[in-house]
Amino acid sequence: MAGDAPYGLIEEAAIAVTPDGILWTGAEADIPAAVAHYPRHDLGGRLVTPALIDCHTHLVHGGNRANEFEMRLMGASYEEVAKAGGGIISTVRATREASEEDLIAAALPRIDTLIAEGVSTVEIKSGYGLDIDTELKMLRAARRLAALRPIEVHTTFLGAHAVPAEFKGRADAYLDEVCIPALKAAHEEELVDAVDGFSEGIAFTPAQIARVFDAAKSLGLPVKLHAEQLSNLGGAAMAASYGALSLDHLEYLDEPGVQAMASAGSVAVILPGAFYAIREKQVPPVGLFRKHNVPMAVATDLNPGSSPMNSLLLAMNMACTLFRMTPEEALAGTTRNAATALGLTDRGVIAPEHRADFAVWNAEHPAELSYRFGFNPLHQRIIGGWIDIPLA
Ligand SMILES: O=C(O)CC[C@@H]1NC(=O)NC1=O
Ligand SMILES: [Fe+3]
Repeated sequence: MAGDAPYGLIEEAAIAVTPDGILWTGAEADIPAAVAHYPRHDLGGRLVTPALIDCHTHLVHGGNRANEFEMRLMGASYEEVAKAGGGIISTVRATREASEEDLIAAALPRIDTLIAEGVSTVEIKSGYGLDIDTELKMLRAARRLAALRPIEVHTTFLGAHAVPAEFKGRADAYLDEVCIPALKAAHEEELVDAVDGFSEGIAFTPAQIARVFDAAKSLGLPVKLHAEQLSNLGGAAMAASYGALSLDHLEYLDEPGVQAMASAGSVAVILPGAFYAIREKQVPPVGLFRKHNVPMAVATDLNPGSSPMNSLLLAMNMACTLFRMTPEEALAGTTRNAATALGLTDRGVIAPEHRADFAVWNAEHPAELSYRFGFNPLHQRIIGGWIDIPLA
């Protein structure tokens, strides 16, 4: 896929790769003489796309929140769940109690599930430690996953995810005494690729997040933000003023916020799993993103509370069915736009001078990747030009 047709689809295509990446792509009939002698691997006429990229996950975490799922379905309110010690704080407790090895062991099946769907790059956030040691422990675990599996991990510091119980009512003190020092320590240990926050009434104000972003800026780190998920506090516009790589969720974003994103070149990361799981009614402004040419990415938001969803293919289907994105937009959302949301320019498209990371599908048309749900049509991944040998 790399032409001018819808999806950039090229029929009867060929891709020439070297250890440095993609050298050439086009119709097999047009293979240049310079690469005609290359050894060939016949993919049987299957559909080939860029390997998928999940640009927003919290897949490293301790414990699970199935009990809350059950409590809510037995009629408990969010407040009653929170009073019973539920919510993010419940995961914080389990994550603090888990060792780094425990976190890795619990994350491996989750990352294997993404790999099995053709994912070759995944973003993983901290944010369930909310103390310096545990935030660093989460990021170390995330980094080590890349050494244990054939996948690239991009880490995001999310210390501004929630105010921990010991700082209840003292958000600014938490930012000054824990969050910002943790960011600096994590950066010192080279554990951080980007910095995120949760701008919401139940979390931090845009002004508070801006203090974390000022620290990120002083360290030369890019930013992104969970914004306008449950209300409009102006978080997206604030983050856009920092040149945010992406703004994520965005159900309650208005047109001025979309325009601010367009001016900043920020990507809108669409997270249908959380919308579905919390039974939100307000859909993100997909029409405004189109109108103002704001690129849209699609991700799982894999987390134990608001989006315990481990399938990027299902996220693509939900983005179409729930938010009316087209299958072409959904596939761009898990390839080239997901790469842009992570600040990556070397992947996400099948084009010369890009990584030779591909997903080969038992499918005849790209729309099949969003059309089905609960079915995985992946035939194999090709990573760095090499056939990916399944681990299991
Ligand atoms: O419920 C959780 O554990 C995470 C909630 C999650 N975090 C965030 O910033 N938005 C969310 O939906
Ligand atoms: Fe999230």
